[in-house]
Amino acid sequence: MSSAGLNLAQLEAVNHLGGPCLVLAGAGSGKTRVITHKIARLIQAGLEANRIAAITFTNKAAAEMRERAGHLVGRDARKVLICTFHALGVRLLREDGAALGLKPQFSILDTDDITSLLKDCGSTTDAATARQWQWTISAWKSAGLNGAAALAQARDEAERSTALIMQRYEERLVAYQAVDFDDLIALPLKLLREHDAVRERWQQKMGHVLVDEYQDTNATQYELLKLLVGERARFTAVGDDDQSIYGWRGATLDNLKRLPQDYPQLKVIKLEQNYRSTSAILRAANNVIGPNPKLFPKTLWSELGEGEPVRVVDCDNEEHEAERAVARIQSLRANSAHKEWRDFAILYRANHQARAFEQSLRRAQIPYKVSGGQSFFDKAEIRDLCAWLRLLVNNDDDPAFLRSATTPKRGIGHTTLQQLGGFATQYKLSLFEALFSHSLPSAVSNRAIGALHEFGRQVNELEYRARHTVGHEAARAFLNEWLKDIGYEQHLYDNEDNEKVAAARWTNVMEFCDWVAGRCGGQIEDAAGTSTETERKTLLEVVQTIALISTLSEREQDQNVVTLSTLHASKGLEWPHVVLVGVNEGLLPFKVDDDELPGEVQQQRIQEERRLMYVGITRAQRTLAVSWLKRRKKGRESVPGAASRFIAEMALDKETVKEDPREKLKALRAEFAQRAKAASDTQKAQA
Ligand SMILES: Nc1ncnc2c1ncn2[C@@H]1O[C@H](COP(=O)(O)OP(=O)(O)OP(=O)(O)O)[C@@H](O)[C@H]1O
Ligand SMILES: [Mg+2]
Repeated sequence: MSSAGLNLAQLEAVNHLGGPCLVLAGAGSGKTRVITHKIARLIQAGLEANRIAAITFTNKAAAEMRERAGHLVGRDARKVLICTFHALGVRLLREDGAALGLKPQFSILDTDDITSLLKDCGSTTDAATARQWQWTISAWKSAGLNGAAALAQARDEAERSTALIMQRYEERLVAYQAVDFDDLIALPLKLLREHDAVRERWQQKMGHVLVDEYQDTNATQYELLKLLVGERARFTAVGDDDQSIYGWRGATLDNLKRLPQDYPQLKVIKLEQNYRSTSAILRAANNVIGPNPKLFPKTLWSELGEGEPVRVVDCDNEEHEAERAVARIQSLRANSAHKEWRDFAILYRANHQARAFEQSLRRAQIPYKVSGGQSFFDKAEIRDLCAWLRLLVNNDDDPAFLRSATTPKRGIGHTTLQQLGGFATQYKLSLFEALFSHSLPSAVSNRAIGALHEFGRQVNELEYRARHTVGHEAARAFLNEWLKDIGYEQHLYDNEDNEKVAAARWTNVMEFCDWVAGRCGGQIEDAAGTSTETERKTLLEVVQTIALISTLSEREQDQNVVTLSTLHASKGLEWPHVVLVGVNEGLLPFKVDDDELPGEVQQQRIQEERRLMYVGITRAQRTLAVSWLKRRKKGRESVPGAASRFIAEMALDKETVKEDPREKLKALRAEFAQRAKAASDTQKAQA
């Protein structure tokens, strides 16, 4: 390994091998790089690769680190245990869970499994209630409480009854030999606490433990780490208190404060040079994080030059914002050194915000992926409809055939499809072609043949009509009729015991149909009532492009594509060009001015939102645009929107931010100053 590409402070951290080390530094200062280089250094110093563990925050981060470590040390990197806290928990339990009565092949429940199990334990059919319990139980578990302990400290009837449900839930898990996500930390902790031999063996094995994104660990993870490293305390933690954004999941900055107390020999190293962003971007970040209380003071600087000012963009509504973001990406791609789609990211506060951007990107035929949440086009109901549409365009699309022939159910069963499939393979036909053959195997019952023929007839008819449907109104009517024909709404309600969920799915379906129909052109009226004539296309033509894109983006996963991501999921990553969207009061910061909450809680929330904004800004390497909505959707309504206070703060010094016309920014600053004054007046009055 060479020491190339590390500054002195980084080298110091990498070379501190004998005892505990904490690297505390701002965004983009090379903390993650310290971890990968330290893995290499440890191996070079003679530590066996399989005695090194590096803990990351997400599986994706783990994969990336494995790759980087691979470049530095070659094949040995594969033996290093690089994983998330949860995956480490799985490892501990698979190897030593027997001490807790757990079989090595225990199963891990996902969120849906847990909801239905809790419904059972609490004798309810309401998924929302069950999810509420799940949330509470999870919070208790992260705080280190089991059902009995939660019961003992319950403050009211509601907590008592949830604690009782939790106890029942725990019994079931034991009976099923299953664990939930929180158990993957809590049980290994119990294991190491209560079983001396197991603990000693693991402490012996762990030559060095490295932890990235340390600021987001919670109390149980802290304990687990402590037991794992033991007295020798050979570990390296890296983190940034300004990027702690998982307070709502129990992460606590106390872990940062406890470290020097629990380990007096702790070596603390600060990094101040940022290698990621231009000075303009860094200043914007520093301005935003400025008002937060400081755990450890630090100043970030960069040698990458001033760069472009941060661009503030005001938008009429969500669609307008999406159009502008896409236009910006296209023009930057044409005019900057960064020509790859992967150089761009659009970041937002909440998953549901992705939708407008997905639609605009599709329209512009730009490949993208949605990380940290489900893509609108990946939702089951939208995939169902796309399967139908794909089949209209291409009758030989067998996967589309299988999905649409059985969704909704229409008397075509698994056996029938298997027989049809066997026949089709034998004669080299597509399923759709096979369906009309006169020599179908005799094993296929007459009733099944009837159902198959009816399905084929329907597809043919739909295809014929789609070919002749032109303009958005006709297309919309066609789509409505089609959904009715196949009984899709009923299908949603039949397959979902929670009506609200079914209704939400149906809303998605309607939105999808509006979108498809809108592509067919004609007289289109915008929100302001102005109508324009756009080019008319047949529904089939439109569906052809949509079908193409949906298969395209499936193949392009994780490749050269624009990233759409929540701010939470963007942690640790970087892109040359970032557009931060929906930077509105009420979105970012998310509803913090809840008068029913005590002032102190509101303060904490706004501080966490501020850190989230800081994380977002510091993802950008070369350019950053921040957009906000003058009107935004709230439920079904459109309400006036206000720019986030963070925009005004970012613009504290004039060079950092650019907006046209400049007047708007002045007004924004004045408004912000007024709001800040009003807030401090109220505080004084309360005091
Ligand atoms: N000494 C260095 N010389 C050159 N480039 C560096 C150096 N240290 C880090 N970098 C580069 O700077 C960028 C940011 O580094 P890294 O991702 O490790 O920062 P970080 O502190 O982990 O950031 P975050 O807080 O966002 O997780 C990366 O592209 C990395 O390769
Ligand atoms: Mg990092």
